[in-house]
Amino acid sequence: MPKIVIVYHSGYGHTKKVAEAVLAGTLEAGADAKLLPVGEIDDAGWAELAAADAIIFGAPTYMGGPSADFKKFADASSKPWFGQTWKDKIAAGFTNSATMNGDKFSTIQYFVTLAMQHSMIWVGTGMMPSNTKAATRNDLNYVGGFTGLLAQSPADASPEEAPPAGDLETARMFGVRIAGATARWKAGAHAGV
Ligand SMILES: Cc1cc2nc3c(=O)[nH]c(=O)nc-3n(C[C@H](O)[C@H](O)[C@H](O)COP(=O)(O)O)c2cc1C
Repeated sequence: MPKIVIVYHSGYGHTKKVAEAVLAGTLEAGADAKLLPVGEIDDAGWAELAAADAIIFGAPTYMGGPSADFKKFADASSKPWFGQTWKDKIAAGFTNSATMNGDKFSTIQYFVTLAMQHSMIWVGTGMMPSNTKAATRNDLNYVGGFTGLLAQSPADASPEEAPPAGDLETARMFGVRIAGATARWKAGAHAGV
């Protein structure tokens, strides 16, 4: 059973909804998964990250990048970076922001760079976007992320209202994908390939 830690920040609860949907997908796919809010990482939290087969990064996009709280966690990960102790773990990421685009991709690109600094293995959404004339806001992957999972919450919507159900379902399916990829990667690693 792959161990997955979803390490995330959410200032006002919207990104937390995405994290919970990703978690639901990983659990449904049989992973031993948990949420780890960046503000609650103690020694036990760092130990959980060290023991994980996959780490999924999540943060709202603030001012065109990951929130400062997430960046603080990323900077603190310089300790495992020194020993390259996250090397060959699966990595993936998600963000949520108010504007449909809103420079979300800068946040995802930051996660990719963070994962590469740790010599991790990046996995994207593997999901086609809903981008036809017939597409509606609640379709799967309507926000259209390939490199990472993208969700959108209108600026005046509460976490009870947003992100919308389609984005949360996309997040759940993303969790299923990451759990499956992690299980396959782990099985291959054990086989020495
Ligand atoms: C300081 C700050 C900066 C923000 N910058 C952006 C931005 O660059 N792009 C965007 O689309 N939304 C931006 N937003 C909106 C948030 O991304 C949006 O409200 C999001 O749903 C917040 O997620 P959270 O509730 O998990 O904190 C910003 C919000 C704040 C508070």
